[in-house]
Amino acid sequence: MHLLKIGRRTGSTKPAIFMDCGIHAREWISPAFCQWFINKAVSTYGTDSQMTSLLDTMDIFVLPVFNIDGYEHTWKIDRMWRKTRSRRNGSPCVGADPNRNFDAGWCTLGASSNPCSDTYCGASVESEIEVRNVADFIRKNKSVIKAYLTIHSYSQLLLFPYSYKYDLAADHNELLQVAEGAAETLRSLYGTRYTSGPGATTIYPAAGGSDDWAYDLGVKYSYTFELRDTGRYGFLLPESQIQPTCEETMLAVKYIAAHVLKN
Ligand SMILES: O=C(CO)C[C@@H](Cc1ccccc1)C(=O)O
Ligand SMILES: [Zn+2]
Repeated sequence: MHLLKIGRRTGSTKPAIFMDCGIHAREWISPAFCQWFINKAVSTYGTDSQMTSLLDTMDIFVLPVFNIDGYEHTWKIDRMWRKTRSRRNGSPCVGADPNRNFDAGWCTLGASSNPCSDTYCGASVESEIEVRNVADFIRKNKSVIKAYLTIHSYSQLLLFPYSYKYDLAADHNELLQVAEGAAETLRSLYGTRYTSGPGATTIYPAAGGSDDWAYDLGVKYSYTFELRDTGRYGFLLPESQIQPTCEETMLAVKYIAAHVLKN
């Protein structure tokens, strides 16, 4: 698993944030953000006071491209591919939706058991090797991982649990308050408007999502970002919007990190 840890030496017990990008292959602005984030973090450590204190007090695990095989497929074959590229003998279609393959209400609402569906939940929980590896890593490090951020596009949403059920999360009020604060600081840069809320009612009900799974594991600050835009370009966001999208999203990530550190 191509995971990068930004922060001090190995074995540190500092509180950590786990951030992944590119779980869905066609959402190209997502890996762009993670790669931009890594460069920004390592290049402004020591000069930007916020970033310096953030990295002095927390570790950040970044997985720039969760679904590598799917991402490559969108570059070479099918720009609109979403799923993994796993093959199962006997199955007529390829891949499963990694964001339906986590052990969180698996394969119930908003997921399909049809291997040819774009929301196919997979043959079993964590059947996709990419999902199994991320879940194993977070389980192994759950004592230090205080926040889980998973980056998608598009729609300009800041989602949090639950998506697999309509019940509010135990920490709903705090998660909403932090999301709204993050969205407000994001908007302060270029005026980009985000909507915050639980996945089930803010976008649609969907079981097997990574954020719900992390939350139920005990990672309290678990958020799904849906980056720009709201549909004009969709997954084909123009290159000119990569930089501003990354800059505004950084503000939201820093806001959440600061809250995590205080709590
Ligand atoms: O890909 C999406 C577009 O990025 C929306 C996400 C919405 C979602 C977010 C969290 C948990 C379950 C679903 C999805 O369908 O998996
Ligand atoms: Zn997505």
